[in-house]
Parts: sequence; C-alpha cells; structure tokens
Amino acid sequence: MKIRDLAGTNFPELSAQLQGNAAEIDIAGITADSRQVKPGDLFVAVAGTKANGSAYIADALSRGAAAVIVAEGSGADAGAPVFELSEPRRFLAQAAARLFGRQPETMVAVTGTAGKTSVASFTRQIWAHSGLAAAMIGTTGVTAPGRNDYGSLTTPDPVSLHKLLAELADEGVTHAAMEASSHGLDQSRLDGVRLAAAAFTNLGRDHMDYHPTVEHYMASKMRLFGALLPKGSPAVIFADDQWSAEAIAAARKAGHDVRTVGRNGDFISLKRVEHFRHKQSAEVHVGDDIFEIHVPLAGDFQVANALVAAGLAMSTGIEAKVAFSALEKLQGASGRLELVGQTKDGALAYVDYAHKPDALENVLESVRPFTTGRVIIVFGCGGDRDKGKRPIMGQIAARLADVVIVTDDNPRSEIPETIRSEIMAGAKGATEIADRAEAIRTAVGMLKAGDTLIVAGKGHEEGQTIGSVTLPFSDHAEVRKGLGGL
Ligand SMILES: CC(=O)N[C@H]1[C@@H](OP(=O)(O)OP(=O)(O)OC[C@H]2O[C@@H](n3ccc(=O)[nH]c3=O)[C@H](O)[C@@H]2O)O[C@H](CO)[C@@H](O)[C@@H]1O[C@H](C)C(=O)N[C@@H](C)C(=O)N[C@H](CCC(=O)O)C(=O)O
Ligand SMILES: Nc1ncnc2c1ncn2[C@@H]1O[C@H](COP(=O)(O)OP(=O)(O)OP(=O)(O)O)[C@@H](O)[C@H]1O
Ligand SMILES: N[C@H](CCC[C@H](N)C(=O)O)C(=O)O
Ligand SMILES: [Mg+2]
Repeated sequence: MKIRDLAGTNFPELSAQLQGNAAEIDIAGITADSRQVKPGDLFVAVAGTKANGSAYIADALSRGAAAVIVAEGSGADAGAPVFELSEPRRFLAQAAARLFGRQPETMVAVTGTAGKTSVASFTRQIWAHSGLAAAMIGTTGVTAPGRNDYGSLTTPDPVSLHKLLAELADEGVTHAAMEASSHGLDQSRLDGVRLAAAAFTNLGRDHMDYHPTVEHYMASKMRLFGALLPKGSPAVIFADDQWSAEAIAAARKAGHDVRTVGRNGDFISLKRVEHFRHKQSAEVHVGDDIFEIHVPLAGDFQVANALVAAGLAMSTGIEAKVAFSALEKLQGASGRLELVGQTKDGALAYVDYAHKPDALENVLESVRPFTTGRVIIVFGCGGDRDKGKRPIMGQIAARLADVVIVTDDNPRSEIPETIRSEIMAGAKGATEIADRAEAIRTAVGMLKAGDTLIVAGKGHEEGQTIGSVTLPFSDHAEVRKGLGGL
C-alpha cells in the first residue's frame, strides 16, 4: 500500500508532508518495534514507559524500513523519509487497521476494572448460542471456533490486533467481543477497530503504578466512549457502580445511545436476585417484558456481568429472550471463581483471579452466604505493579476471611519478602508462606466440612514470574494435587 493511502483523510498533517515521490513510497508492513522491521516496512517510533522509539530509527533503517513516523518535535533526520506526527500511536493503530483491511463485521468492546474477561466471554457465548461464528479477545487469549490461543496482553498491541482481526474475518468469524484495558485505551491500541457497541462494568482501584490519579484512570477508560465508539452507537453501562453516573455522562456527552443495566438500569432492569451455592436466579424487566433468568455460576458479581453481556448481545441484534436463555448454559471464564474441586466431606476449593482490592472484597463476600464453616484465602500481590494496593488487600482479607495465607504472586523484579511484608502490614493474624505450592497445599490440608477455600490472584495463569524467569505454575493443578489426598 502507498504511504499516502495509509495517511488517508484522517491524517492531513502526514498528507501535507508527502510531497512528490514521498507520496509513492510503498509500505509492506508496519511496526513500532525496530527489532521487528522487515525490508519495506513503515517504522512508527512511539515514546513508551521504558524507551523512546525515536532512539531506534537508525536501527529500523538499517533493517530496511521504507519510511519512519516520529512524534512532532523529535526532529529526527536520518537521511531517509522521516515524517512527524502529533499522535504517532493513534496513527500506528489506524494505519494497521488500513493495512490489514478487515475485521469481524460486528465488534464490541468492554472496559471497567473488574468483569471485562467475564463479559467478553459471556457475550461470545450468547452469540455462539445464537448460531453465530463468534470470538473473544482478552486476558485469557483468543477464543474462536477452532481456536484457543494464549495471549500475553489483555488488549493486544495494534499491529498484532489488526493481524488477528483479519485472520478471524478470514476464518469466517462475524462477531467478536474484546476487552479494552485502561493501558490499551491510553496507548490507543484499539483505535482503528470499528465498534458496533461498547460497555462499562465498574471502576475500582487498579493500575495506580501506571495512572497518576484515579481520574486519569477513569478518563482513559472513557476514551472508549469519547474517542472510539462511533457517535449514536449503543453504550451499555452497569448502573449500580459508584462510577456509573460518570460513565453515563461521558457516553451521553459523546452522543451515544445509553443503555443502563442493573438494579438502577432502564434497559435491563434487575428486580430480584436469589443466590444459591453454584447458581443464581433473577427477575429482570426489559421494557414491558418480564424474564426469569438463571446464571449457573457462583458469585453475585456474575449476575452483573451476565446483564452487561446480555445488553451487548441485544445491542447487536440478539433478541432478549434468546440472550437470556443462553445465560442458563454459561461457562465461567477460566479461573474466575471457578470451582476446582471439593473434599470428601464437601468443603469447596475455588480458583479466582481477584488481584485488586474490589475484586478480592467481592469474591470473599460472594462465598460467605453459602459457607457454614470457615472462609480460607490464599493470595499474594504481583511485583512491579501498584504497591499501594498491598496493605489494602491485606486488610480486606483479614476482615472478610477466617484464615488468611499470604504468599507470592509473580514477584517479577521485586524482592518477594518485601511484597509479602507490605501485604502482612494490613493483614492482622495472617500466616505467611512464601512458596505458593506449599501455601495451597497447607490451605487445602486445613479444609473441614463447611469450609470454602479461595486461591486468588492467578486465575487462568500458567506461570510464576520470579525475576525475569517464568516457571510453569498452575493454581488449578496445585489445588487438584492437594485435594487428591483428601
Ligand atoms: C506499560 C505498558 O503498557 N507497556 C506496553 C507498551 O510498551 P511501551 O510502549 O511502554 O514500550 P517501551 O519498552 O517503553 O518502548 C517504547 C517503544 O520503543 C520500541 N523499541 C524498544 C527497543 C528497541 O530496541 N527498539 C524499539 O523500537 C518499543 O517497541 C516501543 O514501541 O506497549 C507494548 C506494545 O504494545 C506492550 O507490549 C507493553 O506492555 C508491557 C509488556 C506490559 O506489561 N503491559 C501491561 C502492564 C499491560 O498492558 N496490561 C494491560 C492491562 C491488564 C489488565 O489489567 O487486564 C493489558 O492490556 O494487558
Ligand atoms: N462485576 C464484577 N464486580 C466485581 N468483581 C468482579 C466482577 N467481575 C469479576 N470480578 C472479580 O474480578 C476477577 C477478574 O474477573 P475478570 O477476569 O472477568 O475481570 P477483568 O476486568 O477482565 O480483570 P483483568 O483486568 O485482571 O483482566 C474475578 O475473578 C472476580 O474476583
Ligand atoms: N493484567 C494484570 C494481571 C495481574 C495478575 C497478577 N497475578 C499479577 O501478576 O499481579 C497485570 O499484568 O497487572
Ligand atoms: Mg481481563
């Protein structure tokens, strides 16, 4: 594709720089990583958290880059076609969309602190139940007919994303639900994706290592409505969160068709919920129609996630009745309050992905009503991530669980003892067991009739990252091993 076609009408500042032969430069591919440049590629130099791509222009050119885009004011002149743009990240995403040129026809995205993976997965399942070829892209990777690929980021980088979307479209996938992380939104990873609808679940403390303030965090999430969703499209918003009003205001300001769900919702209005051990039933109203819905999953929050997913499916043409009947067969996303097994006398062992305060609080509160014995929790906090959440999570665990075991969860480059001691500072009476396998073994060994164990923080993850090495590790496997002897 010619560089002038990549610039299109969206980037007049680039078109203006493409004088004479420059406009005719052929672009074979695109990348923001100089190490990935192949002859004929366009290298887009972006400023990151660790490095600045503009330091790698010479590297990109030496590998055969046909042209380079840099941030305004970088003033790079390496004797090659180098063009300046005010928003190179936005260009990267839009240009990747143009180069790959196709995506599943109907795409939706969901943002929020907790529930994104679950909502994306449930939306895919509702579509699939309706006979559509549907995919989801998120923390657990890519799930589509004939595909179950592990992915490293919740929201992939734009070049990988558009390559993937083109592949999915070629495989016949017509519907795709994706997670929009705040990093992804802030870094314009989703710019260029054509969205039919978008959703917001909730906002709580997360990623405070990346966002300077909670307002910045919320504003990043609201880019989904303000910058990405085409004006007038359905914006499905969970109405019972303390940040719902803000999300509704942002979506209205952007001119969207706001559809609220939940107890305070007017699109899907939740009237009554009954929680059982492994499922919940609820009465919901949609206009004048009344439905009884059944969600075969534990955790109060799963009803909220199911309503957001139903709202998204209904916003893409699925009938309410069909969406709600699909909920009865929902499978939870891997490692989201997932019942892994039980002891002979019926104590339950769950694996969960709560790795932030609100999620931990929610999950502990969710299991209390059906726990006649003790609630036992095993968890840790990741290294190189928000340090402030550690004592808060310690306090929540100490307040809501009867037995707390603090252990390691991806210490990465930090000293594991330090992370644990920061959690322990808030967790009065907790026990510290560094080795996660031993911590799980110990907790499973404690289980008596009526108890519930939650191993939180890693969910679907299959490794433990210590330093820069990731060793194979699975909470599921360790829980099963422990239960094997009981
Ligand atoms: C903090 C963060 O989000 N970093 C992401 C970001 O990297 P960055 O732009 O900061 O990169 P950088 O290392 O500073 O380098 C700047 C630029 O120089 C380039 N470079 C660098 C070296 C070189 O030799 N040549 C070169 O061209 C890099 O390719 C990059 O384009 O963009 C990269 C490409 O898109 C991501 O891989 C990278 O994710 C890192 C690995 C990461 O851990 N991200 C996590 C925190 C994340 O994004 N998480 C969210 C939320 C998770 C959730 O809660 O669900 C997610 O969506 O996964
Ligand atoms: N609607 C919700 N409200 C509060 N907590 C929730 C909600 N949904 C899920 N959780 C909790 O958060 C954990 C992660 O859920 P899920 O993976 O669906 O969210 P996510 O937004 O994708 O998270 P992440 O950003 O880590 O990928 C669950 O294991 C559960 O503990
Ligand atoms: N996407 C999140 C997941 C954290 C999961 C937890 N196990 C940890 O390592 O902190 C992150 O990378 O911050
Ligand atoms: Mg997720």
